[in-house]
Amino acid sequence: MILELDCGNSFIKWRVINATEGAVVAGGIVDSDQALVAAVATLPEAPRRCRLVSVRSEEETASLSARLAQHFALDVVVAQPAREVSGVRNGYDDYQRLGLDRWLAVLGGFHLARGACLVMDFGTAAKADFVTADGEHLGGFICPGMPLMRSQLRTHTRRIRYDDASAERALSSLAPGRSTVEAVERGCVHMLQGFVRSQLEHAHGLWGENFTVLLTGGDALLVQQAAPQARVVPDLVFVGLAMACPLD
Ligand SMILES: Nc1ncnc2c1ncn2[C@@H]1O[C@H](COP(=O)(O)OP(=O)(O)OP(=O)(O)O)[C@@H](O)[C@H]1O
Ligand SMILES: CC(C)(CO)[C@@H](O)C(=O)NCCC(=O)O
Ligand SMILES: [K+]
Repeated sequence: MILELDCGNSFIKWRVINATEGAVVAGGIVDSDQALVAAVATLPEAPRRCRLVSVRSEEETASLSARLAQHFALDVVVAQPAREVSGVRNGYDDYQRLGLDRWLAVLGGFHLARGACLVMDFGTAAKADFVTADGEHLGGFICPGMPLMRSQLRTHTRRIRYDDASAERALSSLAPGRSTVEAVERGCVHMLQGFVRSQLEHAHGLWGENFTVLLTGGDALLVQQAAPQARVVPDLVFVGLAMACPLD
């Protein structure tokens, strides 16, 4: 059994795969290192190895690795920046500065698309990355995702206040809002969908019709209607993680 972790800015996505077939046997989302340890401790069979990607600080990542090694005697492999992996060339001027979650989504995206692709990830931040048919990463864009947009509005205004349950209900439609919660939640979704459409336009300009669109991240489904041709791949970062950190 292999434990795989995607340590984002807000959540840790985890899953356990069978070392031989790669079948997913367990998984979840947690909001702290402790919650992760608790979740892994309840598994019927302890994983032997672990690979992870983190966009957190070196210290936070090292402390999580140490905790896992201590509790479960796991060998932890941490994804590292690279200039090139599996025929994909990192497009940043300084390849070490490209967020590793983006890099792995790019690797996974190119592997699945087998050609030019636009990879978009909707988490705490929203990201778009472009890869040509011959594996050249052209770079990409970063902007606030749904959680950051809504919290900026809530934090910097006096009269925008609502709870999570009403936020969820507000997203049953994208019509003009008739309450604060609807106006804000739907407004932010329109921002993200506008982002998606402009990335699609950019990709059309580069490649005409010859490209694949991949969507991932916790909020991918909120933008799906803006990219009806897109393939939604919730575990895209894990696809890239296996490529960047092969175990034996
Ligand atoms: N089961 C879930 N648990 C937590 N968040 C979820 C879940 N399903 C959807 N979401 C949404 O996903 C978003 C977080 O996405 P994700 O987990 O991809 O972010 P992250 O990895 O922390 O951020 P980033 O990738 O930008 O570092 C939140 O807006 C949240 O509402
Ligand atoms: C943009 C985020 C925060 C998204 O998780 C992450 O990919 C990151 O920390 N990137 C480093 C900056 C960059 O990619 O240019
Ligand atoms: K992420």
